[in-house]
Amino acid sequence: MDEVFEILDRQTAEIVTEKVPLGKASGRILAAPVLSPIDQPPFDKAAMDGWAMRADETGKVLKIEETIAAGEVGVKEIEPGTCSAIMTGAKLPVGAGRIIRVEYSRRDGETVNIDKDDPLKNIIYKGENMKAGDVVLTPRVLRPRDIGILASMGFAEVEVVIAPAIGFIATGTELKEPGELLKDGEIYNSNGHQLLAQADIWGCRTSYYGITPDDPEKLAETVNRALGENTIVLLSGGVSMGEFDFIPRILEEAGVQKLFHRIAVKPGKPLWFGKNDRNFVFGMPGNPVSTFILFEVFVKHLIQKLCGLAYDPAFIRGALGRDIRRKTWDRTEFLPVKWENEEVIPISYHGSSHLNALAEATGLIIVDREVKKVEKGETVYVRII
Ligand SMILES: Nc1nc2c(c(=O)[nH]1)N[C@H]1C(S)=C(S)[C@@H](COP(=O)(O)OP(=O)(O)OC[C@H]3O[C@@H](n4cnc5c(N)ncnc54)[C@H](O)[C@@H]3O)O[C@H]1N2
Ligand code: MOO
Repeated sequence: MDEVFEILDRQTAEIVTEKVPLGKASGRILAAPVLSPIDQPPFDKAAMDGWAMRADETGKVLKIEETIAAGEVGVKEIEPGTCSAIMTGAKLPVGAGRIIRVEYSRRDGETVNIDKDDPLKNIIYKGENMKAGDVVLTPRVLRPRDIGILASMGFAEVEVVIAPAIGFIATGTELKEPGELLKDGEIYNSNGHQLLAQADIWGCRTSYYGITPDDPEKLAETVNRALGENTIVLLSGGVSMGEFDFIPRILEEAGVQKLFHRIAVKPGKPLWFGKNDRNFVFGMPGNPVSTFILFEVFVKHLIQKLCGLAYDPAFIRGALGRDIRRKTWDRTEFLPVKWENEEVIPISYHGSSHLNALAEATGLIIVDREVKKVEKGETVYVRII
């Protein structure tokens, strides 16, 4: 598996960016570090509704000079024995050094009685959260909180990477689209819809080329069209040892140079990967759990690499809740698991056609090659899906 990542990490493509409004930026890949143009907050401001007074004020009855709402600037300087009513978010008036919250006082006309001292100053100082020139965001997949941070700095637009266009071809004479009637021996094309949904990330433009039967001429025609219209082309089916598994030959005839075929990974062993001067092509096995996992692990890795990011999936550590015994151990295996009573429970899973096993999965654990068993109680790392 490490060799597969090494090959993917060697791939590059020109990084193209675009400016998008903040409302379209969530989930997109930030193109470059963002520096704050302003101090945050831009002025010393009130953290509580209350009375702004001098830092050294000791009086218990203070004269109220004015009321300062958020957005307003007070005009009266705070002198000993005086204060101004101030609202949360308002700029601190000149001379003020602390704020007593309103519930610690009683107002009496033009004066206020301070009943209780406030141990906090209740001021957020200029630049306390970030300073102009600070690097606030580094390139990443933008999350809703990052959109808020960009807005707080005053950016209405942001520069994001245009993720590679992805095309998908389903192959297999036995496939029917969902909504159609199945004849004996046929199954639904789940890969097409699943992979397009997976690819609909980071702003990837996706194209669907439908189901191409196991007919070399028709396949070659669709492959050539998809190569012309996308950066990454995904195919499913026809990469194993069967009499109709001619995808590798068709890809090589279309000028796609094989970089590897067959990997020691379960599920997904027959994976084929190659490139030409503008395309990257994954010939994936037909089994739907294989396509799901191969996309999560390898295709996402390549997409982020081509976008200038290191793919960094989230893992959570936990204790295994049940023993795992393996009948074969010649491949690194991804197993679906769920959280139950603070333990990691392997989901009953019958192999790479058992797609619905993923319905209750929180993540995948990785069992390395040569490992024959993992005992209940052992620490495992769950890759969140
Ligand atoms: N003699 C051998 N046979 C097989 C081997 C092997 O090493 N030697 N490898 C097995 C493994 S592992 C896998 S995985 C499969 C992969 O085979 P293919 O890539 O050639 O895929 P197909 O045979 O076309 O399909 C496998 C399976 O998946 C179903 N399928 C295909 N497309 C879709 C789709 N779009 N949506 C849902 N399901 C799909 C297809 O009907 C088959 O049931 O080969 C083993 N055989
Ligand atoms: O390698 Mo295959 O994807 O296990 O069934």
